Amino acid sequence: MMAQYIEIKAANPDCLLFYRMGDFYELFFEDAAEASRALGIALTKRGKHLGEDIPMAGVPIHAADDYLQKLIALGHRVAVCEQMEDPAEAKKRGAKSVVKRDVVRLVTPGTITEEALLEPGRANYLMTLSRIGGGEAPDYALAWADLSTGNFRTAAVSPERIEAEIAAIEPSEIVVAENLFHDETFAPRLKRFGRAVRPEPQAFFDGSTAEARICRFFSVATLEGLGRFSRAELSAAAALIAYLGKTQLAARPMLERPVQVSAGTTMEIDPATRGSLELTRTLSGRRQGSLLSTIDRTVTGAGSRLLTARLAAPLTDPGAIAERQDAVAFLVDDPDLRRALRKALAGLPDCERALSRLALGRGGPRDLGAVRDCLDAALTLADGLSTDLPAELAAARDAVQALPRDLAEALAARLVDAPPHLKRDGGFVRPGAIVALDEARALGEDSRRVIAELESRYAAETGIRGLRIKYNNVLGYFVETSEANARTLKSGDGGAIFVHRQTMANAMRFSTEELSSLESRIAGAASEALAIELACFDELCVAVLDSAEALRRGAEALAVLDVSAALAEIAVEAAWTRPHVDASLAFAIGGGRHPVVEAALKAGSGDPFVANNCDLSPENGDGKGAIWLLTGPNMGGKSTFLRQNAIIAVLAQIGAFVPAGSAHIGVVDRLFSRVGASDDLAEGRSTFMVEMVETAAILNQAGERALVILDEIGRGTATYDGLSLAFATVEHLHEANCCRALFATHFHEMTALAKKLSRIRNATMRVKEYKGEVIFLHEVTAGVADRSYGIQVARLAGLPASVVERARHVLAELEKGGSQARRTAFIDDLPLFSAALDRQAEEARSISDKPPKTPHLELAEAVARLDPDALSPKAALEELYRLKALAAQG
Ligand SMILES: Nc1ncnc2c1ncn2[C@@H]1O[C@H](COP(=O)(O)OP(=O)(O)OP(=O)(O)O)[C@@H](O)[C@H]1O
Repeated sequence: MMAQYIEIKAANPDCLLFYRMGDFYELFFEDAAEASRALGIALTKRGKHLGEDIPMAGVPIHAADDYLQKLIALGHRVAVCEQMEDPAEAKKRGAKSVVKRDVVRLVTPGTITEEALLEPGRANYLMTLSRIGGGEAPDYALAWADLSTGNFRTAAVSPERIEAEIAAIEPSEIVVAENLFHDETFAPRLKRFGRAVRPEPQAFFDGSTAEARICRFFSVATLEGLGRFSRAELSAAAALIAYLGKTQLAARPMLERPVQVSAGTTMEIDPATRGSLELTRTLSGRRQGSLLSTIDRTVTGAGSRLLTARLAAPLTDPGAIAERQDAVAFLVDDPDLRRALRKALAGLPDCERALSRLALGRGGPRDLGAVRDCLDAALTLADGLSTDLPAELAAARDAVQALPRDLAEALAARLVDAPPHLKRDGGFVRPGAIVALDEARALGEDSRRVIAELESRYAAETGIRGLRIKYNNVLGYFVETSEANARTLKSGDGGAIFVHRQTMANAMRFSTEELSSLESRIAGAASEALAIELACFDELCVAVLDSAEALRRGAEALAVLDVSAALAEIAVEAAWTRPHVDASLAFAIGGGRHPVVEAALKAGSGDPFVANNCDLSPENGDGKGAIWLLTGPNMGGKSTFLRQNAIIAVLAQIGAFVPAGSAHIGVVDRLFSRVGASDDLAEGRSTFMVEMVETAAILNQAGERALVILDEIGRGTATYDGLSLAFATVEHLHEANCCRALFATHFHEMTALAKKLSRIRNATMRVKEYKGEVIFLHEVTAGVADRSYGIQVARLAGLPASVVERARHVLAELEKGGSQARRTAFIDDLPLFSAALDRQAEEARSISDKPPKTPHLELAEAVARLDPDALSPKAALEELYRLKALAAQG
């Protein structure tokens, strides 16, 4: 057996080998140690190899899915090796012969289909990346498929957008050709995807055989009807099919024919932007707290997956966007229909995934039940949908109405209400559905009644009241009596009827001819019933798979209905409005809100979210979009404002309503957001380096249709370097990119740009000062902030009072201004920290000793401190009020 194990393991060196032995999958050697560490299961030993103990660990069959899930989540791949014959067969070949075994499937992150291994609301994509043509300008393409639903897509991708496209799709596994994997210049670009990337033989990607392989898989003569695929796309699609062949072996996954995703139809969002806007995951990688999790009101797994996909790829065609908006608007206006839809869809099983499992031969009765329940619900729904619907809903209704009603009837007639997970034990065919099955079941039932009668008869005939008929796996049915009574059974006629089988401590067991024939009748009836059920299962599977195309379309239509109703639901619940999206360069948001911050405030402090306007539209309707320079205190709400406008653009272009009072958006083709600092230690890049790399990407790529959000560019370096970079960046955005942009900064010097550049406007976050405290109003108004209130915010954050006091002192000195040399001299002059503390304490004491200053003196000092040239009109007015207040004290 070990020889067999070693041979199979050698053929699958990069997988943990689940080696089937009876009711367990066993792992040996290194695999056992690895699994024991990863799963926390006991490490034992079995036999010896080359004189050493063989480490072993095992997982029971019935719990294998859970263990697989953990291993896959940890990035392992598992080869499942099954027994290919009954052990009894092997025994016939000789006592020492080994049961035939073979690997039936490789379980990898991108190819799982089991319910227990999948997240309901998340698509599970397997992706291939191909490169065709060497030299200066090779072509790249991606193909990706969700084996659990059958979705299959391809896209040509420009070299600089590879990471962005991969990140948008979030595949669980990315297969690339070995040479690309080991390519020194290319490989570092895949590093960020970590263990998800896997090299496979070059032959998988062979361009010359690609088309033929795809045609063979889909049993078509040519791909012409499917689209004009590039050679790179064909290579990627063929490689995906080859990899499925390698991992699924004999099973044939149900993939839809590849659909080409063309460039330019969706808003381009690079990975950094996706991350900083926390569209589907927070910066820490969790789903909870992301935009998706906050707005997702879908009630089915397929609906949630569709919403995720839409959020990952907002549209750029105003017509297509309007079509989706029409569907949402219709359901906003018809609350009864919305509620009815959501109620009908809620709790429906995942039909797409059940279908895929059935196609792979891994389905069970419960999957048939899932198809039945979806069919029932869908058909009832379709009948209730009026004829007068907007296009998207009408298309969904038509797809649902085209579902096979006869299949629905067949499934309803045959299956029990709650079918079991496995077909192995039967019990899933409805009584009354098949006459032969009813008869077999009746025979089984009847025989059990006959046994009960026989027991009474034997007891009466022999006069042994304690006589019992029992059953076990070894003897089958037998008669049991106490040892004392056994003598009666053996005597007289009894001797001929009751044949002794076994002597126990206090009992003796006998068989009879009548009992044996009854037993074989029962066993026969049970196996006949099971055979009938299994045949019925196969028949229903065939019927389901014959209608697979219609079923898949129906399931997709249900997902569309779910998403439309969900977006209508959140629109009503959170008071969102329908944005006007067109081909202009407008960006006018009235009373916009950040949905996630708003929800968090509501759930937490209960404070209301302050809505804000944002208008980046060209001044006279045609020219280019504007840039807002946003200044304001720390914690004033700048980042929130920046993000909320980007999020509103995304929501508008997925066809949703938006969290605003009004919105007019000229389609955004590229969205860039650089908000918040992060470093990429794994890539060896500092925070500042990451910031500059991302800014470079924006300045090199943004066109006039782009929307750019930049937060505090240049803060990660020396003040003057940072300020200069920020200056030059804004100028470039204004002059070269000509895009709509929001730029938040603490460099107040930059606000002077508004005088110089025509499309720059200054905006600021309002704050109020009250008794030395700063109060954030979170309100955006035109104008310039006078200060950053950094020290006040630091005090609120709990910095030690001595540090805050010291900072105040340094700030006051620095603000006196002067040349760089003077400032440096001042810093040199500053007393050491402890000395400063002593001095402050000293001053405090001497102040308390001294008579208080007269108000006149204070007033004179305050006036002397004023620097009229450095004051904005607003600040000057505030100073005036302060002086008046001082004077009033006198
Ligand atoms: N419009 C708003 N209405 C109500 N609360 C808000 C609003 N905007 C922001 N806040 C609150 O203020 C907090 C700070 O906001 P934000 O992070 O946007 O400030 P910031 O100006 O970017 O700060 P910093 O300059 O320190 O990065 C948020 O977490 C939120 O609780």
